[in-house]
Amino acid sequence: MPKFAANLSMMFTEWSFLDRFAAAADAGFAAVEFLFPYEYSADAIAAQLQRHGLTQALFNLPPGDWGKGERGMAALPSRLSELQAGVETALIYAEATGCRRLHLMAGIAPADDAKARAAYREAVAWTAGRVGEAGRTLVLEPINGRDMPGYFLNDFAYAEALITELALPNLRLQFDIYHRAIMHGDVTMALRRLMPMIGHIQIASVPSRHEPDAEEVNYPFLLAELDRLGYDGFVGCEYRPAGHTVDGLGWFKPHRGILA
Ligand SMILES: O=C(O)[C@@H](O)C(=O)CO
Ligand SMILES: [Mg+2]
Repeated sequence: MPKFAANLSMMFTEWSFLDRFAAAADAGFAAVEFLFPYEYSADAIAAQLQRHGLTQALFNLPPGDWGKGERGMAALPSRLSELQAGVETALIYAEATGCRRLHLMAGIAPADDAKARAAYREAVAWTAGRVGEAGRTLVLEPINGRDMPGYFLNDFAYAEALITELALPNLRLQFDIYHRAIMHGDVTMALRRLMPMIGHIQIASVPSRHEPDAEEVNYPFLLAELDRLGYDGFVGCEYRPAGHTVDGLGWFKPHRGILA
């Protein structure tokens, strides 16, 4: 049975951010993830995790100015020192929350630009090294260009090639099934082949990014496939509920209370 993490950036948004931890725990989740913790103190987040017995599965490194449309800095040649400072900030949060996985966003840059590719390679290698010193895993997530136009890491094959080439012990793939299905399809075969490099998985319906019990992807089959493949990491529920979050949790009932 997969270990599910409620994504608090998308789920339980009926509550204020710090109250979403209690709501997720009440709904039976043992783990959570979210995009960014940085508007809140590390101690405030750690306290919510502790109070509600939750494991922090994942969060993202600082992405630059999100409000101005930035989506990471790794492929932006002039932003390495800002990225490096952000990694130090993120590690403070990782330490406080006990989070083992950090996602490095690539940024908006042409995927075929040689300078962007060189910058990305350097930033990934540096960040994996620094995060590794702190005992953490770095994950890279290909994201589809309909949701995030112009995003640099828009291809699973490119992520796979880079992770293989760098061969760093703590560098892994964040396999978001929603993005994979939109970008390339062939989800099951990709999971089978890439499983040794997968560090985190996320789910949502395709194409609406709602609860994983409708539309085009057969999640009962895929979740069973994760068990068959021996996946023991987290499955992040990174979907926007179609209505009230709690009303849409019928799909989750058989999985309630699986310990993280
Ligand atoms: O899939 C996504 O959008 C997220 O996992 C993310 O980290 C960036 O938005
Ligand atoms: Mg995702």
